[in-house]
Amino acid sequence: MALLAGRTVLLRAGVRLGAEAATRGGNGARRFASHRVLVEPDAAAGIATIKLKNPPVNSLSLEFLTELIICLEKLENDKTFRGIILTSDCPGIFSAGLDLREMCGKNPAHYAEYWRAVQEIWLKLYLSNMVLVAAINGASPAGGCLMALTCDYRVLADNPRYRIGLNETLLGIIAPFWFKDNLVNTIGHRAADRALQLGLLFPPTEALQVGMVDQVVPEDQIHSTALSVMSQWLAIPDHARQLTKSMMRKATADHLIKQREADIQNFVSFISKDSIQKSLQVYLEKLKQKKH
Ligand SMILES: CCCCC/C=C\C/C=C\CCC/C=C/C(=O)SCCNC(=O)CCNC(=O)[C@H](O)C(C)(C)COP(=O)(O)OP(=O)(O)OC[C@H]1O[C@@H](n2cnc3c(N)ncnc32)[C@H](O)[C@@H]1OP(=O)(O)O
Repeated sequence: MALLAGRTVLLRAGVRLGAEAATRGGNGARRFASHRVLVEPDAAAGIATIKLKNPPVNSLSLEFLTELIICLEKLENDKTFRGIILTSDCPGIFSAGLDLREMCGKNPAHYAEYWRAVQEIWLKLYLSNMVLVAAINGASPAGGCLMALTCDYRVLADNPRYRIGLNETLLGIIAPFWFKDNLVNTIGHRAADRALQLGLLFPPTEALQVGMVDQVVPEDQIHSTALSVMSQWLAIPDHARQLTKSMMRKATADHLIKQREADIQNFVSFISKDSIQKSLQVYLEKLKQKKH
């Protein structure tokens, strides 16, 4: 059933899918992988585990986003799968969020193309018909947090270094309205107001308290917990769960869908400002110097 899916992917022509491969796994399910997105299917259970693999920090570059979008489309259209576990293959990092290099020193056409891909991944994840469980096994700032927020359930590994939140203001930038909407829907208006203004990154105990995640478990139990949560969600008849999900999320998604082009223009003019470029460059430089 495709109640929510079926929108067109608008992406740059000619983006390579790298070494994409489709083979049959031991249980007969198709196993497909690209350079940076590993998919481990369990056809019998109807679950695919997506492992993000864009080292060192799973930053969401245009190519990585494109591979992820294509992968999600394939899974959405494959009736074998009813649920996705979203996790990382990079030790200690779920995702560092949007790739700062895509937003620095490029031209307006590039910024527009990049932002369209960011919108698309959010819409694909947020409106998926499948059950999405995030198994957050690492740090998850900004765009990394946003991906987790699109999921139906979030399990975070219990490690104080694995902080999660929308920290955009710390970079001198602003979380767009649809990031904000997704956060408000998750933790409520007051907590989101404070978290967004201060750019808070919550360690696990606080993330659980504020409702940013649903469960915190020891790191070695993250996958088994995600599987057990998934089986609970998959016990609900698909049509009832999907219609309910649509009812809960449609207005938030429509808010962006209705003004997608204007949102792209806003992003391009905001990110092109000299002062914003300067802030991002300083932030990137600080990240690089941290090691030395
Ligand atoms: C009213 C008008 C409104 C208009 C509004 C319109 C639009 C809104 C405008 C903009 C919205 C933009 C929304 C942005 C969302 C984002 O996601 S921005 C990205 C935010 N991410 C971060 O702040 C995370 C930064 N990274 C870290 O904190 C750490 O790297 C870490 C993830 C905790 C991992 O730490 P560690 O393991 O120690 O690794 P390193 O720090 O050493 O990093 C390794 C290398 O990776 C590079 N890197 C890290 N993060 C990024 C990134 N996000 N993008 C690109 N590259 C990244 C880092 O520089 C290191 O590189 P080198 O090895 O030194 O080359």
